[in-house]
Amino acid sequence: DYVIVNGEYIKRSEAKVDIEDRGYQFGDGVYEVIRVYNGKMFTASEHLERLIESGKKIGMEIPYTVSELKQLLVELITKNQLVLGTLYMQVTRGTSPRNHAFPAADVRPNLVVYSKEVGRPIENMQQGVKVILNEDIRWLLCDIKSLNLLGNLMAKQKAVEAGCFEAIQHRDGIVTEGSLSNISIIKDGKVITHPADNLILNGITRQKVLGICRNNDIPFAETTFTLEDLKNADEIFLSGTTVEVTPIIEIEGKKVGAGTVGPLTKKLQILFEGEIEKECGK
Ligand SMILES: Cc1ncc(COP(=O)(O)O)c(CN[C@@H]2CONC2=O)c1O
Repeated sequence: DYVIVNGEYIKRSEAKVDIEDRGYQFGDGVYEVIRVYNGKMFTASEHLERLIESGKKIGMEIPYTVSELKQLLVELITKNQLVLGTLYMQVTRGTSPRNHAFPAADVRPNLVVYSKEVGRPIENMQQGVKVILNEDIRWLLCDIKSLNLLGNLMAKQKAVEAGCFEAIQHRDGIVTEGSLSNISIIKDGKVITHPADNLILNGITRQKVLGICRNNDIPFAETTFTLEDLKNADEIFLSGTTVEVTPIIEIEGKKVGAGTVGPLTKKLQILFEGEIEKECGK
């Protein structure tokens, strides 16, 4: 397989990162995961715009336009003959002698992109998943999709050690998001999810689901909800590039509703699949 390193296509075995790459040393960079269905990227523009936005938020100018990045990614999909999978891409602040302060302006950010064959999370979407609760101890710029993922990793690890799929994070009793997904509850037919502020990542899938609600007269609100609301929800689901729309059927050992996938979540899954087919074909 090929990978992209700074605009060049090289074999995976030849891809090297300098020991003083700031992404390697400090997690000083931003990233995106883009889904590929039927050999075509899904919501590529939204992801690439967010990548550039994340760069700006950490004071890093990414030296590519959205269309230049898109061309690079399309070429990589072709070279690797990727049909169903993901593209992982990250941009770090570049290679420079270790220093907390940012490097000189002439140090160019480093871009790496590689593809992976990844099936769809069919079983999780059909059966639903179990989750734990976990205090959200992350910093207050969670809207930036940065490489600084230790808080997310430790939350996910805690879930896995508890035999669960995800950790639902909460801050002062307010539910924020998962370790790599957003979360929504459904109560009396209404979809409720945390506002897109500095306490969550404004997920592309979250935005897609809200668009589906808007276009299908499904009531929704971008408002905070509490751990109490979570426990009393009729249905709950995760959303994310790799999780799509994944129902939660159990929280800390307690069933959600009847402990099965709810009807409105099922409807959202079908409508979401329609969006995928619209953009990527069957
Ligand atoms: C903390 C966090 N919240 C929400 C999301 C969902 O956002 P999208 O709908 O834009 O994917 C992600 C995606 N995490 C990426 C997607 O898959 N793996 C990741 O690390 C995430 O890491």
